[in-house]
Amino acid sequence: MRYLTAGESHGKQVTTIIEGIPAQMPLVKDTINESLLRRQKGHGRGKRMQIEKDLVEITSGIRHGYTLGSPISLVIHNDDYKHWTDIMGEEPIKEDTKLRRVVTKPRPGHADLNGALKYGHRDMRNVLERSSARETAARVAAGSVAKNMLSQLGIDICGHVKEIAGIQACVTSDMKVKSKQEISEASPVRTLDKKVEQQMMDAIDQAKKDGDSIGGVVEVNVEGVPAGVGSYVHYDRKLDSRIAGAVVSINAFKGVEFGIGFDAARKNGSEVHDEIAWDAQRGYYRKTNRLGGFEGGMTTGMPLVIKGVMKPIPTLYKPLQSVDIETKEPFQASIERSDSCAVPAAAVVMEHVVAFEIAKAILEQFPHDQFPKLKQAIDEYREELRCF
Ligand SMILES: Cc1cc2nc3c(=O)[nH]c(=O)nc-3n(C[C@H](O)[C@H](O)[C@H](O)COP(=O)(O)O)c2cc1C
Ligand SMILES: C=C(O[C@@H]1CC(C(=O)O)=C[C@@H](OP(=O)(O)O)[C@H]1O)C(=O)O
Repeated sequence: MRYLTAGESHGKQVTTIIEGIPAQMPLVKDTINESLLRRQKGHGRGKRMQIEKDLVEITSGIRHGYTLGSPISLVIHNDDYKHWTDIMGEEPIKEDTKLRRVVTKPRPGHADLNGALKYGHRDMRNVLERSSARETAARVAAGSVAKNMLSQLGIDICGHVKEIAGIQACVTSDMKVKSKQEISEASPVRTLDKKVEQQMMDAIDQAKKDGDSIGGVVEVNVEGVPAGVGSYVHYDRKLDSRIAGAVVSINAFKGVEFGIGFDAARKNGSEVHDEIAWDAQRGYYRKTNRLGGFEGGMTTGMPLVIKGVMKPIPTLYKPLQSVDIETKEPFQASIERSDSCAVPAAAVVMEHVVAFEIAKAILEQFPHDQFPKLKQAIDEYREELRCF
């Protein structure tokens, strides 16, 4: 199972093609749209999210609400494209337009300068269009298909905000409560304490007022993955390492932790490792879950607890100093628009990229072309584990 994405931020659309999803799996468009709309929410987003209403168009691989086993292609149209047709069109553009809109001022923290140096682009729009996190809409669409598969296999996954600008979330995990506030709306399954949520929103507003940006920490929890998914036998089959790669591949993510994560460095082994227990109902289980559900590159059967850290958004209204690649002069340009904080949206993105990695590992372990057979194989495996 794999996927690719294509598309520029202000181009016509972003697209994803997913290959390897078994046939006969129920899948409806609304499931994907729900994921896409969640990704658009959250306090701190800029004007672009008011322009876009991300809805998926399924262009292959699904018929009458079921997967066909053929590649699934999903398209999300960029509503903003209508404002960029002269700049983003495939036809050569008039010289005067070109001169007016060429981007020569790289932003520290974004891909602009390194991308220009690597690909030889003197117009850094050719870099920023693809390096933009607009691409995460396509990744969420792909992840939503994976999430849909996992949910039908009894595996639930949910991302939520842990921390914004140093303010820690106290998360209540009442599955029924749905907050009306703007950060937890992106993570409806886990609800933030209202007071803390307000503090986070105030911090975002303050950063915006100061022309600055802020980052944070998000967490993804996965429940229902049986023990032994992934493998210890080769570096590239270790599930925790694959998840780490996928998380850090999200725009602006700089680190990942499993369970207590970096705190493990400051504790004794007896305070870190999870003791093994057994009962007839559950089979083997752990009394604690400090390692976040992974040992030896494999799942332990405990909930997976994965954190990702997002740096502050690099495009600043109060910009940092940089150098114009044409004049070589230093500049401090003002910008047109940007998010000041995208941590809530990033929690949704992380949830979906993690879902894809887990679904992929499950399909490698239980390779079935027909979804009902996959479901049966997982049920049998769970029973095997219980009786082990
Ligand atoms: C959901 C989301 C929204 C983002 N919005 C912006 C934005 O409005 N402006 C910006 O400069 N960067 C934004 N970023 C971050 C940049 O895309 C990212 O910093 C850039 O691609 C450079 O990659 P790196 O930070 O991973 O090195 C966003 C990231 C995410 C996940
Ligand atoms: C478009 C999305 O995020 C964009 C990610 C982004 C960046 O530089 O990463 C810059 C902004 O785009 P624009 O320059 O058009 O305002 C964000 O809005 C999205 O999340 O769908």
